[in-house]
Amino acid sequence: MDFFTYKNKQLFAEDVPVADIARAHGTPLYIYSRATIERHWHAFNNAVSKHDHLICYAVKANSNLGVLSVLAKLGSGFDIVSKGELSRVIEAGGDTTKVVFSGVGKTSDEIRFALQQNIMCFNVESDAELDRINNVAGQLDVKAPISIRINPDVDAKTHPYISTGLKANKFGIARDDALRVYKRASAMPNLEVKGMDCHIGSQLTDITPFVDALERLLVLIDELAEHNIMISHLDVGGGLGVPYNDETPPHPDEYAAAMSAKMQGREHLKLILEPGRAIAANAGILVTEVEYLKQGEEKNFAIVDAAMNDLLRPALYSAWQAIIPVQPRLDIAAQKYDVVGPVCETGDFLGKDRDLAIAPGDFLAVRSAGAYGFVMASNYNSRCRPAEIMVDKTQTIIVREREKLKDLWKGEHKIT
Ligand SMILES: Cc1ncc(COP(=O)(O)O)c(C=O)c1O
Ligand SMILES: N[C@@H](CCCC[NH3+])C(=O)O
Repeated sequence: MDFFTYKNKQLFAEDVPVADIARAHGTPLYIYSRATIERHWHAFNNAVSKHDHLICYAVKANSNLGVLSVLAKLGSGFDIVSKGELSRVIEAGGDTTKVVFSGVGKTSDEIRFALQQNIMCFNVESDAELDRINNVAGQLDVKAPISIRINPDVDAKTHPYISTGLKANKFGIARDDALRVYKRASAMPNLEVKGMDCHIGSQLTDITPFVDALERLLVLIDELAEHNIMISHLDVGGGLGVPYNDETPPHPDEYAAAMSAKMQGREHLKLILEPGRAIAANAGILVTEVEYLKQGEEKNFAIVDAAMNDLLRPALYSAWQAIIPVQPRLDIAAQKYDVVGPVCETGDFLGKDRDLAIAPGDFLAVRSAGAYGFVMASNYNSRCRPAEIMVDKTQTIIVREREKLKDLWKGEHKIT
């Protein structure tokens, strides 16, 4: 079931016409559907329900307090990569004892803060980080719960910028080095070895790389056991893809079934999942207004009021996201347009060669914009970042106000 559908010839977000929201709050505008976020979270939670498990939503995908609070109410855990993300989880009412802390560059200050907040586990990515966590935990006279992020060296077959599980990537510890690192960690006085972790990349549409990675991790877990290093949880990361266009990623049930099949006889291991995109992407749209139509020599351009600073994915990864009319027209013939923003960059486009029947003043919706959308927005070209709205059935809630001009220079100082 889709909560962004056409009813009476216009696009709705749950039970509210998107055009009404756009008129009330202006554009560009992010709109999220609470029911979709909840449905996606439950899809993961149900898929692994026969395991002792925890869904740790990857906050980086969409860290708006509205989104985090909806998930916190469901009892979700969270995967964070910074003090800022942890602070958002706390602010949103999330349970810090269900937080895993990923990322290659944790500072001492971030580690201290996370220990004080009693997080569940640090996913450690290097020898040097182990030393640092052990030191900071020693200063606080506590034991830090850790798991080691293994780089399984599998090809996630996704965009090279979002592939993380190859030898050439900066993430995790090589399989061949894992035993040595686990032994070191076990011998450190202020660490408690809890688990094993991996995350091989994002927007994976095939199950094979997940299963390959899991098999490699299970071999390592057995090897650790032979050395009396016992772990209690296995964190398989996130990465499950979503349909942007004609991709057919596995459903969480299919993904979980393939993983469970490999985990037979290992019921003592708690399974942790870190989905981000699969929960948030298709729970959001970016609404934009057509400003001008321009006939170029080779192309037609629909110049809209959203730009690469609002939604970076098309410019950064050549990502394709559907662009659909909010109130489809029958009175105009469709033409092919490059949908571009006002930013002074040739790479500033939201979509290329799209068939659209549009006129200036029309609203368009960029679909699948709930993940890696607003979180990657910037103020480039001194553009205020968009507002964000959560729709809950017939209700629209402003979960982030549109930035105001004075926000653009907040904290800056003139020279007098
Ligand atoms: C460590 C880690 N966990 C989870 C995620 C979430 O990934 P996705 O949004 O593809 O599910 C990411 C981002 O790719 C990540 O780096
Ligand atoms: N920002 C990326 C995903 C990065 C995943 C982070 N580990 C995207 O939009 O697809």
